[in-house]
Amino acid sequence: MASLSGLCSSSPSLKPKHSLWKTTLNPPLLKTSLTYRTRTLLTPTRSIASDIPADLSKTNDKLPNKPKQLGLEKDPNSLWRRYVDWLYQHKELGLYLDVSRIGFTDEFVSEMEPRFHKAFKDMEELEKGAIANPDEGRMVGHYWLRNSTLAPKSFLKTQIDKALDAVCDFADQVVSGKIKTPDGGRFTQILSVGIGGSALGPQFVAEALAPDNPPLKIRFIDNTDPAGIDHQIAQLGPELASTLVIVISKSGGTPETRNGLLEVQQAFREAGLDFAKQGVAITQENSLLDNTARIEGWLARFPMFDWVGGRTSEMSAVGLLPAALQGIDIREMLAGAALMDEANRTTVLRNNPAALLALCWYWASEGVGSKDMVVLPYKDSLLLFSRYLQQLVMESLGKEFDLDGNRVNQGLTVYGNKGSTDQHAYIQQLREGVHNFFVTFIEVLRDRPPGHDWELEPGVTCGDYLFGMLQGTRSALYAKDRESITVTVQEVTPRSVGALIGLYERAVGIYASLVNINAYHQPGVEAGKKAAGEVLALQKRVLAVLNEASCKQPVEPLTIEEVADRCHATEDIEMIYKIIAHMAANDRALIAEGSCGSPRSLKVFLGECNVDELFA
Ligand SMILES: O=P(O)(O)OC[C@H]1O[C@H](O)[C@H](O)[C@@H](O)[C@@H]1O
Repeated sequence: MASLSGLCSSSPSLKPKHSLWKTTLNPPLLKTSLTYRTRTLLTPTRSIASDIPADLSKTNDKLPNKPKQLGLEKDPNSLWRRYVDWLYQHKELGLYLDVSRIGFTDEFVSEMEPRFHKAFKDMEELEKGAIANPDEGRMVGHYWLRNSTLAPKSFLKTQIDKALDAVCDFADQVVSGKIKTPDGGRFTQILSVGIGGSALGPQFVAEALAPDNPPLKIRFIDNTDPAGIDHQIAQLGPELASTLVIVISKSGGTPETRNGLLEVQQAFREAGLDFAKQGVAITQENSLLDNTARIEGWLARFPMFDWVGGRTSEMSAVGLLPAALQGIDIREMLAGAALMDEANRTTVLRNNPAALLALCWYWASEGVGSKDMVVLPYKDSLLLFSRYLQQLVMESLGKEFDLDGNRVNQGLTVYGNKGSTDQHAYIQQLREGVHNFFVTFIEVLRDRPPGHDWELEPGVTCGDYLFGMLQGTRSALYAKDRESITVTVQEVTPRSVGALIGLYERAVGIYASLVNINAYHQPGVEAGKKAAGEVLALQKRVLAVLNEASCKQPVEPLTIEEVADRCHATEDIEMIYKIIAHMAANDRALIAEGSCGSPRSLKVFLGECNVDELFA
């Protein structure tokens, strides 16, 4: 494996290096002419009127009418022509996109042209620094991360370049041993503490690209589950002393991440370790986390920018630092994304892979999310791609209102794990059950590194089975009019992973324009955070009421009704019961009478009286 310095060579250019694949790329099967002929291969008709929820009716007239789909083209010769006509190839990346098994018609494509024209314009303005996130008054700049010359201001370019160099330099020093653990050894582990976009990208990339023996092995705390946190710390054991803890939070205030940090710091105290000497923060400048890390003198701090959303932050320090510490070539990741970005700047729909994806999504889900997107990578290392896409797609597209204030309840549901494994779980329903999905296959042509392959039986390798399962499933689904897209890469490398990330980031952005929504905010998540805060506030009141009753002589066990009454929250009685049941299950409230199964029978008190609390 190249030394890390090679991975983060100081050359600022992201100019793609000569690709080894150029000579071996394009096996005959995939060599195709790129000429397209427009002809109507299909005569499907498909009505969307019946599928659209009533409250969409007022915006319905803005959606192009799609012909009712009578059944997809099944003639092999016609299908082959469609396959060849619509096959997209990115030569440099060795990436292909097959949209032939999505039944859109030429008429539909023509009808959509004006929307795509607007979408391409929107994307051009976005990259020039427009306020593409109007609800939060922010620019949207994740594309600048892999080509800082695009940044609309020189100071932004400087910020991006400096952050990237800092990531490379720090990772180089840690991996080479120049930056040592407090006891003078090498760091061997990474414990990443973060959630949502501050975890899903790093988790996807680690699963996809981490070498078998990385310089530092990564594990994640991505939730506020105490047992899950204990498990990760227990697995570290004595290696906690050589663990770099990277705390990632753009806002710097996400409760789950803050709790993870406090729990880890407690573990460090119990182990007699100085957390600050092993702590790294990745957050916005002057956030609570940034100020904490600065004041406590943590080992390092890296910036997140307000114009990079959590779900599109993999190409920022959020994703690049963990990846570099694992020995992953982050320059190649950036190069792959940059090449894909460049390809997606064409306004010729058929030559724009992200636009082709958006076209398929719109056709398949009727522009209203009427069908789910099942993501099926036929490669173990891409297992977490669907989880990553769940946030990228659903947090971007799942919106109540469009940009004109119409209630649209938009979205596109994503699920899936990997093939062929999932064939033994739910493909039965996909083929014969409710037809509420379309599939995206992710095909990886290289089965295993050269020189490692062998035949399980004459002429057949293990990888042939995987290939056959993918193709067989695609055919079997299509035979039942189940549509699918296939994205093909040569192998799973930093460059192809970077390209996949860039492809879907752009497809989401283009699709959002097609359906006229803001893809870059997440108001719904704030509502959940607020509600969680209200539960905790109620819990504090319940504890205070129970404490007062428990400090009496004799102790006064209370019923749920009495607790609700004394909290002046009788309308929250069910939540109060749940809070008490949770406390009882954790030995923090004692049941004097009754049982949790009969809420009205319950009488509870606290095991001990906290006199200080009485007068708090
Ligand atoms: O990185 P943070 O500020 O901690 O946010 C972590 C996550 O929080 C929320 O769930 C947002 O909706 C996500 O977009 C974000 O990735």
